[in-house]
Amino acid sequence: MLRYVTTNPGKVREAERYLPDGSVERLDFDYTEIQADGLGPIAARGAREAYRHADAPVLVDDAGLFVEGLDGFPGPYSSYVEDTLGIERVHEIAADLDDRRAAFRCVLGYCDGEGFAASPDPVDRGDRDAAAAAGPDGEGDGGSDGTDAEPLPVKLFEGYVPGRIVAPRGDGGFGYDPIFEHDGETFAEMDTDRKNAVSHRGRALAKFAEWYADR
Ligand SMILES: O=c1[nH]c(=O)c2ncn([C@@H]3O[C@H](COP(=O)(O)OP(=O)(O)OP(=O)(O)O)[C@@H](O)[C@H]3O)c2[nH]1
Repeated sequence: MLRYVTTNPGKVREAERYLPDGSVERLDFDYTEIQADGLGPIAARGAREAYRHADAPVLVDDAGLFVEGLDGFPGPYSSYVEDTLGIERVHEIAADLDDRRAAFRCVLGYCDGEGFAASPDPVDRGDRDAAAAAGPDGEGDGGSDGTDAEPLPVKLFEGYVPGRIVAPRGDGGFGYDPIFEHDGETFAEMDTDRKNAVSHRGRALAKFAEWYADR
């Protein structure tokens, strides 16, 4: 059984559509989110911590909203900004920008305590290099956390979706969904199937599900 590690049930509702019935359950574990410029190192470190906690295969999901006109802010700090400013304020700030383009990114980190055929020689690169280890398509072994006596390999999968920040519309989804518009609709206006088909998480999950089935 795969553990999808998150405190956010909305993420698991999306993930269940990609994985075989009964193959995944939510692990409500609040892993340490390190401060980092990118999502890869956060997901990699989280996956190692969650694997040690669960002693079972885990998938950690780190996601964020990157606003072009704010140089990618809030990015890895999206959760904190949602809790402090709130999404209405994020929209107000973006409304003053010339460039309201934005993207959602999601990085999934998988760890089962073993190595992977695609990355036979995971070396201790330290977390700063884990994003680079993810490679251009977001896949990689995630580097190490720099503190482990024996670094645990982590496999990373990234998904990305472009859009723009708009005034809140719709009541579906979660988080920033009401202010993120893609192809004329906000994510909160889409049903789960439609959001999954285009979303950052859906794209990362599709890559993961294909690799997981063949590994
Ligand atoms: O509108 C959204 N649609 C999405 O599809 C989505 N995915 C993530 N987020 C938001 O990005 C932040 C980082 O989240 P995050 O990866 O740190 O997760 P989280 O704090 O919600 O739970 P956990 O998985 O860490 O336990 C949080 O503010 C989430 O609400 C989304 N917002």
